[in-house]
Amino acid sequence: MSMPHFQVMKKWGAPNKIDFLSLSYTRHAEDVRQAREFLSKLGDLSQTLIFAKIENVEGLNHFDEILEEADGIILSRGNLGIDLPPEKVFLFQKSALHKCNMAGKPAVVTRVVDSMTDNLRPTRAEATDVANAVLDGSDAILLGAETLRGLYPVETISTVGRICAEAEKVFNQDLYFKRTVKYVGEPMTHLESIASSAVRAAIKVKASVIICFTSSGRAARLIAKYRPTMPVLSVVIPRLKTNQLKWSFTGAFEARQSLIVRGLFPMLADPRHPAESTSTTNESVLKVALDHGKASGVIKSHDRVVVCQKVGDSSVVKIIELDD
Ligand SMILES: Nc1ncnc2c1ncn2[C@@H]1O[C@H](COP(=O)(O)OP(=O)(O)O)[C@@H](O)[C@H]1O
Ligand SMILES: C=C(OP(=O)(O)O)C(=O)O
Repeated sequence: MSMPHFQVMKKWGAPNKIDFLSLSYTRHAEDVRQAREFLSKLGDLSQTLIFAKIENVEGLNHFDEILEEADGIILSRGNLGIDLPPEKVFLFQKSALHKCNMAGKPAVVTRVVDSMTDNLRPTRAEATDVANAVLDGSDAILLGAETLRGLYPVETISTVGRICAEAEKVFNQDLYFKRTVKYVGEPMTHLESIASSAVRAAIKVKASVIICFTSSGRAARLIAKYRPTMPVLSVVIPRLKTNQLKWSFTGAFEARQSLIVRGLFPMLADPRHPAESTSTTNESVLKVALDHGKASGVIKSHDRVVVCQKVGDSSVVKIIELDD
């Protein structure tokens, strides 16, 4: 990191509590380690997630080690397309997205509808490409020129959003779930087993939503890793923390950062609820989450809902049927 980078991050990044750092031209894992060390010196930015941008063959060659170190990956297809022969790009995308999915780390794909910079409609190839990015497992799409200087930024977002939603409807969840369970192997960690069971239960009972209690965001991310067909409401429970000078609550970073994970919809719980998972606290937080789900239209009367939470020391998955 050069001095100007450090100054910008210190002056602008730290007070703005940036959620994500996109690390351009990541070539190997050491780049990510250096960036993390740099952020750790900037107060709140120790929580900033680092997304390694893979934009050349060197980054591609070290993909596995970079993925291990980074919090997420951006597949910078425009620049990669310069370094790679065109016939190699699709396979790189499929393989990289599969690896991100199995690691449970978000993957972002760039350069999808270039032609919408000047046109109201994407080409057929672009429209198909967006759908394929979703079917290949991407978590998010990053627009560039279309929204930076394009003539139709709003239409671009809604068109890409509609294509993504259609592709999500036909995503082969069943096959994906089986592959992921097989990849994780046995014995699973308790949490992985709880997360996969919650997704399986939600599909079997045709739940409209999965509600997951979490503080760090980890439990909700693990559920999303199994790509449930219904939305996951991630209820982030704030914890009180201190740096010896002042007290503050955790949660805001964790809630915002989960927005980049496919299928996760965060909600920050009232910090006045005690962070310990007693049954009274769980009940009152659950009521707020259900009301929130109803208000946003994802939960309707008589729906089934799967809830993932800790009661005392035990993690439980419960299925509830709503009366109204
Ligand atoms: N504050 C909380 N209240 C109730 N349940 C919780 C809370 N935080 C986490 N859980 C649940 O506890 C289990 C273990 O989660 P864990 O991964 O340890 O927490 P986190 O997601 O905060 O890292 C999961 O089932 C999760 O839904
Ligand atoms: C460089 C970028 O991506 P691409 O290489 O896909 O153009 C970008 O979006 O910043």
